[in-house]
Amino acid sequence: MRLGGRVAAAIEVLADIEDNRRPASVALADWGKTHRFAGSGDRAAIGNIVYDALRRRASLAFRMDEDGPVALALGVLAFSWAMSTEKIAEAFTDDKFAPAVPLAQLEAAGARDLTFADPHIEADVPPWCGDLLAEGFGEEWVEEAKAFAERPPLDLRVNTLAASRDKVLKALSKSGAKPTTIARHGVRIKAPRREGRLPNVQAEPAFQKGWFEVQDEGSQIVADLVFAQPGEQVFDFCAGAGGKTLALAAAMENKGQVHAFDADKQRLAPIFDRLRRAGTRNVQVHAADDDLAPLEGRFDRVVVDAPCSGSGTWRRHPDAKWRLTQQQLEQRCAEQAAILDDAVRFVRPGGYLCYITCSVFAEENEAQIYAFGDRHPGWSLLSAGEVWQDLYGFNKPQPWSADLNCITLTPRSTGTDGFFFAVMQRETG
Ligand SMILES: C[S@@+](CC[C@H](N)C(=O)[O-])C[C@H]1O[C@@H](n2cnc3c(N)ncnc32)[C@H](O)[C@@H]1O
Repeated sequence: MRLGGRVAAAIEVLADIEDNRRPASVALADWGKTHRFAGSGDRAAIGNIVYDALRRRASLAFRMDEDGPVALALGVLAFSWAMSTEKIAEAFTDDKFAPAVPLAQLEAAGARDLTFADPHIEADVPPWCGDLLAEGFGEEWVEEAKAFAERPPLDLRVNTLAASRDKVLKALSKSGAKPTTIARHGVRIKAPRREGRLPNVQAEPAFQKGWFEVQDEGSQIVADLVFAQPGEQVFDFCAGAGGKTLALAAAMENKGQVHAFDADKQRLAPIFDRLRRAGTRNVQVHAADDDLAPLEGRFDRVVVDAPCSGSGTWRRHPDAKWRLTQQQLEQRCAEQAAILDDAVRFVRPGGYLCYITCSVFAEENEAQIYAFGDRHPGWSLLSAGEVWQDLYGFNKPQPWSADLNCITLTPRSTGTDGFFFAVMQRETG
């Protein structure tokens, strides 16, 4: 397919997402099933146009003075991919599948100045999220939000139980893999430009051998900040598919014990294969119907990687940014408080409770931690910033911290997805 056909396909998918309120990944997969002739390069390029359109939906609509799928897809070429109107027209010439090029609309769009738009439009976030972001980032909230509209890289965590970072870098040298800036065992493959696609690293023999996992650098860092030591007892209380569990088990060098629990069996299901491939020998998995009472008071560290709005992952799931509602956010906040209150019983006296979200909203982060402190007087909030300095020093990019205790990672500050981390200690008495 030429660019014009790919744009036409992206327009179809964007219309499907909008008209049928479907997640982008589902709409793209369905398009693929009904257009078997399209190769993997075509699918990747169509996906790029769709996701880039969703990342900048508000600012593209402002510039194009229209928010329909055609305007958004052409807006991607003009503004996200910086193609001139002439270049677009040239690329579409003699392509019978290409949409018409609205020359006047594109010219007018180029002259429209985003700095005159409402801040949430420049920031590319729903209007109601502006105040939430300003709470955490002050005057810098628009710049912080804009970084969530960029394409994310592909990050991998080297499984130190099976390989070294050098070994993985060598195995993936053709993919342009480089060491991550902050995470100690991370490898990064830069986001491709325009129609380019990321390599399918999971098809590599090195992946099959368990040498690495796909995991955003931010997720690697917050797992590292848990500071799990070999020989300890650690409880991953919201384990999901095990992203953090695997990182914790590797940090503990297979010594001691990680217990992984999730209230949802379906989400937990992939963990078994992943543990096997990674060669972990110190993980016990618990499902919802297991009796957890024998585990109470036993753990050095309990990790609550709580369900959240996912605002920190908007680069990867830009459709979720526009679907999120205030009501859903309130529901997540209530769940977070309930999970924290439930998790305390597993921490031994003197042990630690680590709270993680992949959100950048203070309501789900600092506010949860301070409210937890009010409900549980026998706990003290420690400085995660100090753990950061111990692990990474002062010369690396620094995360946000409103109170020098809790920390927030963002695409703009740390070059990662957005993550929040706080650690509290239970009194010994
Ligand atoms: C952010 S995800 C976890 C991601 C996972 N830790 C990882 O690194 O891949 C949050 C998880 O919390 C789980 N969850 C929701 N309510 C829970 C509860 N009451 N107790 C334990 N887990 C819960 C969800 O099923 C979901 O898998």
